[in-house]
Amino acid sequence: MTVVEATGLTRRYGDLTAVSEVDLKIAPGQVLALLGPNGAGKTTTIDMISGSTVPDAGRIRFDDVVADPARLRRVVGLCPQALEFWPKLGCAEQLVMVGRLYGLPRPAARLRAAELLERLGLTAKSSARAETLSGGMKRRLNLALAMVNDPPILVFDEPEAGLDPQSRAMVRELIAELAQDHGVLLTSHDIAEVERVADQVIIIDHGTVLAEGTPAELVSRYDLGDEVDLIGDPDELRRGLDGVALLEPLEERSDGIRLRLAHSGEALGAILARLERLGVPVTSVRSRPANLEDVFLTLTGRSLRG
Ligand SMILES: Nc1ncnc2c1ncn2[C@@H]1O[C@H](COP(=O)(O)OP(=O)(O)OP(=O)(O)O)[C@@H](O)[C@H]1O
Repeated sequence: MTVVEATGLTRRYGDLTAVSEVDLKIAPGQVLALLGPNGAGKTTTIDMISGSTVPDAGRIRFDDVVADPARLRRVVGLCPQALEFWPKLGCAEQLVMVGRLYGLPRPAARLRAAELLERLGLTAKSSARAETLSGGMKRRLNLALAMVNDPPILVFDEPEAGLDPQSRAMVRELIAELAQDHGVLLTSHDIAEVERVADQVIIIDHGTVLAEGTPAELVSRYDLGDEVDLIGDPDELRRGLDGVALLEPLEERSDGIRLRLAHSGEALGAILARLERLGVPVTSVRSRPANLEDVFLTLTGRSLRG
């Protein structure tokens, strides 16, 4: 099994511990997502896993054998957040060059370059210099460069950042396809997307793992109840709910109030009955079960969206 397993990963920058005692495992057929606010330590973790940063403590094994950064750079393909390519070189030209660096004979490197360009919708740009590509195409070239030697593990640092919808769809499809027989580690600011694609999620902040599990496990573990919008006059609703025990303080909105309720069905019924008794009109009710974003917000106190 081509598995990467890290234990106790730690990295310090001067007095700052950017990553502290992180354990993780990336196995073929799985997407592991690293979620965290800005500065949480995601990129530092990814850089250690892919052999571009050396940990101060901890161990990374590949196939049960301790792997040094040089070994990791061969078996883990990193697609970094920042665009990294040769702006003056043609797309195919640089993919062939990287293939040659990995030891592929020229015909095989050419074939691989053509295959990757096709897969990423860049065939028409094969001979175009990288600097002449659109932003979305540059990102896709970045992805292709990470995949030249077909490493068993692929790491994508915010692969969708700054992409237009068409490129985003292409990247999503590519990652889903790759995840069938590769191990994939990714970071993203789109929690809804992570909830959709990730098999495992690690929530990290201040360099420390706060929680880990499948998206469904995390959502059920924290038992955050349902988010309920009562539409009506916010002042009257607030008065009507005065003294009722809720999971969170009420959030006043222009068209009503938002609250969080455990065991929504029963609790909501009781609240609506109370409001009716008090003569507080409720125009409509919208209810949404807790999701991964709610868990993230609860654990980190921060939203990932701007
Ligand atoms: N080369 C470096 N020198 C000093 N401090 C660094 C260096 N790289 C990262 N840091 C610090 O380490 C911490 C973790 O940074 P990191 O880039 O890993 O976070 P991140 O979760 O990837 O953030 P973002 O979502 O903003 O990319 C931050 O406080 C950052 O300022």
